[in-house]
Amino acid sequence: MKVSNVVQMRAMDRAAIDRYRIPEEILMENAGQAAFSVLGRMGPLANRTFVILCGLGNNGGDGFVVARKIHSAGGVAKVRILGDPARFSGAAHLNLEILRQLPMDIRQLDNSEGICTELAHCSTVIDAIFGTGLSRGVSGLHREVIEAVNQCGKPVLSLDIPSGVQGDTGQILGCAIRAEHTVTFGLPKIGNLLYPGFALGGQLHVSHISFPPELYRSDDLKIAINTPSPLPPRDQTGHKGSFGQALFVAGAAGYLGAPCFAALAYLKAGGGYSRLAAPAAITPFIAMKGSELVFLPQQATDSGSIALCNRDALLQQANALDMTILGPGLSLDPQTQQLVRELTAGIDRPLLLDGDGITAICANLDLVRQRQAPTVLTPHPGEMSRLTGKSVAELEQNRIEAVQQAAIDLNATIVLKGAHSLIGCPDGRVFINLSGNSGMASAGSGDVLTGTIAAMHGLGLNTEEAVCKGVFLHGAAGDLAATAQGEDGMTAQDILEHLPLALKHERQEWPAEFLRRYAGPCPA
Ligand SMILES: NC(=O)C1=CN([C@@H]2O[C@H](COP(=O)(O)OP(=O)(O)OC[C@H]3O[C@@H](n4cnc5c(N)ncnc54)[C@H](O)[C@@H]3O)[C@@H](O)[C@H]2O)[C@@H](O)CC1
Ligand SMILES: [K+]
Repeated sequence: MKVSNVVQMRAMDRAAIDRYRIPEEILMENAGQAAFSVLGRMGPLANRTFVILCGLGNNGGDGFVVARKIHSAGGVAKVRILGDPARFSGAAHLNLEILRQLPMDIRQLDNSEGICTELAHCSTVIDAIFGTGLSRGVSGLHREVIEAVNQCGKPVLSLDIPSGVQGDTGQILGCAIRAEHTVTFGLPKIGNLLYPGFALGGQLHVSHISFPPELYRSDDLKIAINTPSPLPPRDQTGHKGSFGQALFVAGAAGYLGAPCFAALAYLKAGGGYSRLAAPAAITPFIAMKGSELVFLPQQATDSGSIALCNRDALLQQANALDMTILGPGLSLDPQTQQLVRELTAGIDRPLLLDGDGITAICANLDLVRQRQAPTVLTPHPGEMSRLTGKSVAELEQNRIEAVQQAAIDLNATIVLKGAHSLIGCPDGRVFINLSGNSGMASAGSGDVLTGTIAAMHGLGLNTEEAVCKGVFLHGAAGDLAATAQGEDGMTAQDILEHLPLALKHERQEWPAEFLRRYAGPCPA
């Protein structure tokens, strides 16, 4: 499903009105109706009291429609307006005028006194304070009301987006509503899907409010939920080479886990032949855990990392295989870092750079820009900061924009890891991944990701599809591990062990609860 930013949503609203001649009143009616149908699923309506909190924009107007429908269904609607109602215009004004013809309790809130009592005596709160028009930090009366709602303990239905969440980033501007359900209109907004906004919205529903699908087909809509292509069927007569051959250049003295997890994940995710080039001194130890791997013992630097003198042999190997993974646990030894740069320039096959490999190429990003074959980068926020020259805090303010610009700039597919990892493509598309959980935020998890992505490539997906599929299945393996044993104490080993089951579900069927979650918003 495509995902919209605020400007695009406004343009689609405008196009629906101007090009398709759907009056604004109908769009608002559809929005209110969609929200009302979700409200009906939250509990009974007749003889129940609902507090509808309305801001001064069209989000408030949607709230008026919901209030009218509650009244019509036999419920009691208490409409509380945050600001001077004389400032409403257009469809919102019209809907307020309609409400005024009804025996309904409509009041302007001058202060937050009394709202706590009203909230305590209602059955559900409708949050129609701010939608996509939120333009500054929430303060004053708005803040007091939002805090009162969050403390009242009543179920909240947010219209479009929890008030206080910024539609383009998911960031909280001052403070924000915590909802049990959110009904978003047109398309989901970025802020509905990125943390912390995602977590505040509860169950997300979407209504297209009768927008024609032609509106969503625009190439300008570059953001989507990550729903990757199906896996190619396994060749029943295949040999190990039929399922891909990857080279992992990884490991250093003291970094035994990273190379092992990365190279083993390749096999656990369905890849055929996993070769690991690691310093000779550590290969016997890795082999104790990963005897299925093929080892290419490397000469070492004084610090125990892979020496530059291995370059030519590595280049020869890499250019004979499907994909090279360069980085897990390589160390920051200057000689090894130089090796990474020279390999990045010399490998003419798909290349995945991770961890210390990313740090190495930050010294000369042109090496990535100039590559002819596809490049994949899998930075965590710290590495992304090094790649882009922006602080982690700056990146957090707008992760989508950061990954989009970096992918275009570096002509690479970039996975910005984190809760709901983002995948940026060189053509500007960005995918928001919904699988995964907080248990995966532990050492070694990223190494497993590299092997999983490479395996998807080995199974026959092109590089970009392999990244989307690998990110999804890595998260899904973590979710299976969490289902089995909880999120606390999950290790990379647990993710690794659940990869085969994740692939099995992917090829056959996912249990319904997983499917629901991975599909994103459900229809309102
Ligand atoms: N045709 C359309 O445009 C449609 C819009 N719809 C609804 O309209 C919403 C967008 O409407 P608007 O653009 O009017 O915007 P909003 O209703 O989100 O809010 C805008 C109002 O809030 C004020 N405001 C913004 N930040 C504030 C802050 N921090 N403190 C105090 N006041 C603040 C603005 O000055 C303005 O008065 C959507 O989220 C959706 O709910 C739906 O009715 C469907 C159709
Ligand atoms: K809202």
